[in-house]
Amino acid sequence: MISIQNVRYYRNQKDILKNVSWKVEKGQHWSILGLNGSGKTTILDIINGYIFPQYGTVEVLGNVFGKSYIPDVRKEIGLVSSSLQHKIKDYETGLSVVLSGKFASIGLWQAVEQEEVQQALNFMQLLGCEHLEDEEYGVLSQGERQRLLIARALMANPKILILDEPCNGLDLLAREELLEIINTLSAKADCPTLIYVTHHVEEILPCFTHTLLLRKGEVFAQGPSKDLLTEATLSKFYNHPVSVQVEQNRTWLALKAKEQIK
Ligand SMILES: Nc1ncnc2c1ncn2[C@@H]1O[C@H](COP(=O)(O)OP(=O)(O)OP(=O)(O)O)[C@@H](O)[C@H]1O
Repeated sequence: MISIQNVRYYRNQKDILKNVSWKVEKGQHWSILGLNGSGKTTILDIINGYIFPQYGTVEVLGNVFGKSYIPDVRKEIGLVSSSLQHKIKDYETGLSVVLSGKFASIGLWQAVEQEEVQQALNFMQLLGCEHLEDEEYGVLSQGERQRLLIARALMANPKILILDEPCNGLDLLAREELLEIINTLSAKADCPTLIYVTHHVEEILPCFTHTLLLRKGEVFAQGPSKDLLTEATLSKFYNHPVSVQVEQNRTWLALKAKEQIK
């Protein structure tokens, strides 16, 4: 699905990604975990062909970047990010936001078939936001917007769906509801490959079979989530001792208090 080999990307003589190699196979769902400034967004921009690394190779869905027509590759990738969230106009209705995903447009400018409307309503039902059909986007809560944007991304039938910090700005209940929906989506036979980007370990659902730990522009570790989300690995990753609790198949993290650190 995605193969990045020895990628280096720098700006103003500063390395932003250093020797990054990462492979995503069909059937896997990945989380990308990293602190602020670790290079998560830069990797996403590279996968989407918005920026090109100075060194290394990038292949997405069999398309080698540099030898492929990037707009065609992008059609196969759904991206839900805060920058997309800000581009949607306040007056758009929930339904038109979702429908516009069919045409990869901001705003709905084309006539739509009844079949497409039904498809949009089905995705809205899957995301638990069918009641927002006639609501204006501008008045919606953050959690409601995220649901619409995920439904919107699914309209294009993407092979890869990138969720870039989708729980940002959500309260505890809204976050858990959205995670539950993502979990349901992941269980569907036709679910795209999911790439879930986050700062928070506890958001890594069991459906994210694999995790990429990114630190200061480098791959700290990658592999099956259950092998990486351990006290030993995460303490090294954060460069601070942490304690780990596993509840409902999710990992919850706390920094160890000074007196607990030997
Ligand atoms: N165009 C650019 N020019 C200079 N520095 C940049 C540029 N783009 C990114 N950076 C720097 O590269 C580093 C990685 O940025 P990136 O946005 O990929 O991190 P991130 O992991 O997504 O961070 P966050 O979690 O805060 O969103 C940061 O230190 C950032 O300031």
